[in-house]
Formats: sequence, C-alpha cells, structure tokens
Amino acid sequence: MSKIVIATRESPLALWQANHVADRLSELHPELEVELLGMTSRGDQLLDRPLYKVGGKGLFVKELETALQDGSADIAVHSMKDVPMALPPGLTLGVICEREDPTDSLVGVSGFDQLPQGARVGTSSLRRGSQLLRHRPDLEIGFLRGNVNTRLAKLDAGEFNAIILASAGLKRLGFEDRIGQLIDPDLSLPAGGQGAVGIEYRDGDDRIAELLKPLHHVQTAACVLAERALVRRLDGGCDVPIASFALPDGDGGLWLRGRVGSTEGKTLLLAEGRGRDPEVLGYDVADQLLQAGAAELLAAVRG
Ligand SMILES: NCc1[nH]cc(CCC(=O)O)c1CC(=O)O
Repeated sequence: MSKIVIATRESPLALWQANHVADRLSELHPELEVELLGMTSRGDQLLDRPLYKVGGKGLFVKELETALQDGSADIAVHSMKDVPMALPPGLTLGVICEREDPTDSLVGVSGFDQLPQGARVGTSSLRRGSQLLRHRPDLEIGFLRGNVNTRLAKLDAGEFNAIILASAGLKRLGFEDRIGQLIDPDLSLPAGGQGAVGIEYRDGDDRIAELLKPLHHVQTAACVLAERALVRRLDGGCDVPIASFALPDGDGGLWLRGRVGSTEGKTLLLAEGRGRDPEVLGYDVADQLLQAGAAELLAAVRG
C-alpha cells in the first residue's frame, strides 16, 4: 500500500488546510495511507515582534521544506501568502488549490463608519495598515500577531475596537459569523496568494505529482503566479506593504492590480494591467510601480 506524509504547521488554520488536503487525497485514492506530520515553525514561535522585524520571509515554511528535503515528508501544505518568492533548489510548488475568498475582513464592527475617530484597529500587516490609514488617517493601528484564534481572543479581551484578518482563515475555521464586513479590495487590496493553498514537494517526484494532480486549480494558479511575479520583482514578501491581486478578466486573460504603500499611509502607489501571460503581466505591473518610486518607498520601510 502506498503512503503519503504531509508536513504542516500546527496552528488551527494550518491543520485545517492540511486535513482538507488529506481528506481530498483519501477520497481520490481510497487505498492511499495519508499521514500528517505536525511541526512548529519559527514564525509561530517569534510572536512578540512584527514579522518584518524578524525576517518575515520564509519563517513559516522553512522547517516544512527541510522535512521535504530530508525525506521525512512527501508534501508540505502552505498558505500561499506565507511562501517566499524563491524556493530552495529541488523543491516545486506544483499544485495550487482553488482559492477561498481572497479579501480581508473587518472584525468587531460592521463597517469602518462604525469606528469612532481615533479608534484602535489591530493588524501587524504593513500592507493592511498602510491602506487602512489612507482611508482613515485618524485610526490608530495596534500591534497584533498570533494565529487567528489568538487574534480574535485579543479583540474579545478589549485590546482593540476592531481587527483585520484574512476572510479565508475566518471562513475555514468556522468564524464566518465574526466577519463584520468583507473589505472591498479597492480599500484593502489583498496580499499576493491570499486565500490560496499551495502544495510543495520534491521536484521530479512523479508519484506525488500524479496523486496531487486533481487538486490543482488552473485559474487560481494563473492568478497566484501573476501576483507572485509582481512581488518577486519588487523583492518583497508579506513583511512589506505590497498588495498584489489578480482576477480573471472575463476574456481569457488576467487583470492584475498592485500597490505599494508607506507605513503611515501618506503615499500609496497604484498600478494595474491586463494580459494573458501571468509572469509577464506580474513583471509589467511591478515595473510600473518601480517607475513610480516603489523601490525607494520599500527601502524607507525596510530602514
Ligand atoms: N500570515 C498569516 C496568515 N497566512 C494566511 C492567512 C489567512 C489565510 C489565507 O490567506 O490563505 C493568515 C492569517 C491572516 O492574514 O489573517
């Protein structure tokens, strides 16, 4: 009997996603033995500091990739938002599953108009903070990290008037009723890969590629490829204020929007484009942002 070992982080959301992949694999291949290998990542340990200060890139995936490289696991299930733009040699992100809701959600109040002047909103994402301050410069952005459940508990303990979380995580974990408002992407353009789950495995592992094939979602993969090409060109990750979001343009191509902001929300560079080749489109929109001064803005954020 053949077997597949799935490496996953142990946060409730990561476990939900890994179990979801495990369930789908068991349905597709009833004889397959599916095993989960839970691991703690550096990103789950260093919770007292913002990601951009502890070297955000790769903090959530490194341990999982090591398990793939040393053979203790066959696949790793990731939130695409957390996966660095450059993969280690010998590994591939061959499968991107169908995207859940890619938006950000406002939790705690039913809309931004419900927040009084100077209200405290929790998020440690520079991307969310920058866009939110542009919309409502009076708000105070408060430090908020930890897994989805921890963040909701901090809101409930009264540390914030409202918090912002990815809609996908809330929906997957059964917290849909906590969503006060799905924030329009025009107000908070999502991060590259947000809402999509990707599966990484050893390049050339044909047995695994064959088992996973039905989980791949072509349209999601094209969108995420374009979004990540943009972020890669800007040398960014989820640790910098870059938004990158693609949608099918209804004409067989993609519509990609990108934004780069300053942390205090005063500057927000916008660019967009349409095209059929996801990577070319991503680089094209990134180049527009670079021409508008994105590199200087990001250098100032990184300090
Ligand atoms: N950085 C943490 C992280 N990585 C992926 C998600 C949500 C799920 C997703 O985007 O697929 C979250 C939590 C959040 O941003 O609220």
